[in-house]
Amino acid sequence: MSMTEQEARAWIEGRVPRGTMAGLEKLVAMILDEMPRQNLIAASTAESIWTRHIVDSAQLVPMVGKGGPLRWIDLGSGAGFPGMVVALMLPELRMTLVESRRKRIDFLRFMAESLGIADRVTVAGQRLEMLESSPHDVISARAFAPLDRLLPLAHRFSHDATLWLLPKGRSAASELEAVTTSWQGDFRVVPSMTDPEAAIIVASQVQPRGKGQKGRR
Ligand SMILES: C[S@@+](CC[C@H](N)C(=O)[O-])C[C@H]1O[C@@H](n2cnc3c(N)ncnc32)[C@H](O)[C@@H]1O
Repeated sequence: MSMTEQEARAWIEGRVPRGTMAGLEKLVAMILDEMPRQNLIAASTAESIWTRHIVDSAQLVPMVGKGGPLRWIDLGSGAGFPGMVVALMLPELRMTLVESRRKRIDFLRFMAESLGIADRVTVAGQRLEMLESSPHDVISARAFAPLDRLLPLAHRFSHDATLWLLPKGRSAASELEAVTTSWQGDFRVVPSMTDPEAAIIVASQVQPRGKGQKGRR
């Protein structure tokens, strides 16, 4: 069974300080307020925004080891899922949100300012293909591209120890199957908390097959 909205809010409340909860409440309010101007989330999911978008994003946080500041890049952030939610929850994080659509770019920048996290959240307002390469400790992408397109596009933003967190709906197993001959690494399929039929691909040491190891940075 899926989580209820009440369970989703309680799950978050039990894990974050009050200030972070207030930030998440504000993010939800801003997105719902913006909906008449742009289609940020499917209208059918607006009433279950805590389950379908906030917890769906927040469930990635415990998958990341605790430690020093992380460089995290979120590909095709849209309304900020999962990137903006994660940035609110992890105060030491330096987050890059990649998004190519003008109205979404402006809205992401406005949200980061309004939430007081613009000093550590960069909105790269361009197509991922045009963004200069740089290594990141975590790469996330939700509803961005199938794995066989995502890995070649995003690999230049990784290093040897990069953790890949890719919420994949129901297609995780078939997407993984499609890359086994061309990519190697430690790939796991983890069930999603918010949808019993969905899964997250969690991967590390991802390399094109036949290539040597990249340097650890
Ligand atoms: C289906 S939406 C998903 C948004 C968000 N990750 C989510 O799960 O709610 C995909 C987003 O990726 C953006 N996008 C698609 N191709 C892109 C590219 N090549 N570079 C940057 N952004 C891209 C789109 O504008 C859109 O906002």
